[in-house]
Amino acid sequence: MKQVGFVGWRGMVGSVLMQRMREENDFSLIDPVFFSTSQQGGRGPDVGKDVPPLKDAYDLTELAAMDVIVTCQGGDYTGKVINDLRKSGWQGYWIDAASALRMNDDAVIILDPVNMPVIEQALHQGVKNYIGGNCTVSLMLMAISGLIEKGLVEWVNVMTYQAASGAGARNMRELLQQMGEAHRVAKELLDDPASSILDIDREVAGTLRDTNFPVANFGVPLAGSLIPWIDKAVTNGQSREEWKGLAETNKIMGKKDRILPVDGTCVRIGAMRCHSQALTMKLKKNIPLDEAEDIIANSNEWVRVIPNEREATTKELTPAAVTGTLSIPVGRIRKLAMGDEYLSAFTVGDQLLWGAAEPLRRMLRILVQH
Ligand SMILES: NC(=O)C1=CN([C@@H]2O[C@H](COP(=O)(O)OP(=O)(O)OC[C@H]3O[C@@H](n4cnc5c(N)ncnc54)[C@H](OP(=O)(O)O)[C@@H]3O)[C@@H](O)[C@H]2O)C=CC1
Ligand SMILES: N[C@@H](CC(=O)OP(=O)(O)O)C(=O)O
Repeated sequence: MKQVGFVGWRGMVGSVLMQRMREENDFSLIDPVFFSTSQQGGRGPDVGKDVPPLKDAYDLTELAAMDVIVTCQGGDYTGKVINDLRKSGWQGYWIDAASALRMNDDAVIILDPVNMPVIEQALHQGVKNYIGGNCTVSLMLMAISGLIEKGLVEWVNVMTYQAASGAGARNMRELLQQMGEAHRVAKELLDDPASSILDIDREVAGTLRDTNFPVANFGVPLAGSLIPWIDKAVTNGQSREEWKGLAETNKIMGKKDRILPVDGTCVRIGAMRCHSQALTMKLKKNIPLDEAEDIIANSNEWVRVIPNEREATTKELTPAAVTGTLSIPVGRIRKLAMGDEYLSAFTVGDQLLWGAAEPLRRMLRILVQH
């Protein structure tokens, strides 16, 4: 059995990975060894079999004993160990949730329901670094890669509605604190059916702008508001999250010559862990709507086309409906007023599952069965 080292397993992404691996009985296929940057000697997670005490995640000798290392610890950790580990002669497989190595030539971005041929070719060529994609990009491709693969898409404009979880566990907590605070200041008025809604609104707006409102992580209110900027600025007015749309999509799809333009505006909203995206696709030719729906529906086994009707859309195409599941609903599919070649769609996906942990889990399976 392959010795598999896990780093970052007790963080938010890592915990989702552990949960999914237990559900799929993956631990029965490997010899797991758990590492920590802070709790060496402590107990590892319950995975249904005995595991050694936690090892030091910075101990290169211990790391080098692994056939595969799976890390959800973050890019800083990757940066600190990967070069020295490789320099020491370690030839094992590195599976990583962080973005640090994603665009390197010696790394593949993994999303096997979409790019299994790219992964297979990389394995054949001896590539050792397999990196999970940006959550927004992975979720978009789970939804519409069928249309891209068939060469039908000229460009994609994507407007995102990204959950607090993408910013980390502390941000999820802060969102709830903000919601609680907004409710607290309005509670007395809310409890009085005769109170004026404008008075309620004034109280809420007042607390959102109050210097004591809890914004230590987001920097500004998210509850009752939104934040139309995610991550650092890059050149030409894009945020880094927006830049990843084109860069990672094309790398995942293995497109080297004819680049598919993907661009839009990434926005943080007050959802917990599901990212939603409104997509405008310029098609290369006018295909009937039902043909587009069929292609989307047949892209992979997790996609579900939601009829473009109010009842189905409001029940099934929301973060509340999708959270904690692997389902990728795609709905609001219709031609836009700009012309028959302009296709619109809306999709929702759990950014901790398909957006983070699940591609890693499946890559480990691929390696174990390789
Ligand atoms: N959040 C997201 O949506 C996504 C994140 N990623 C990547 O994954 C990385 C990790 O993200 P995320 O899981 O959100 O990070 P977390 O902050 O939840 O966990 C990271 C590490 O913090 C340490 N830690 C310290 N205190 C605690 C605690 N109380 N509970 C749990 N862990 C604790 C753990 O390391 P130790 O045991 O060594 O102390 C843990 O592995 C990111 O940096 C990013 O690169 C990728 C895709 C999406
Ligand atoms: N940036 C994403 C989350 C994330 O971790 O992305 P990446 O894996 O590309 O760093 C978000 O905020 O929703």
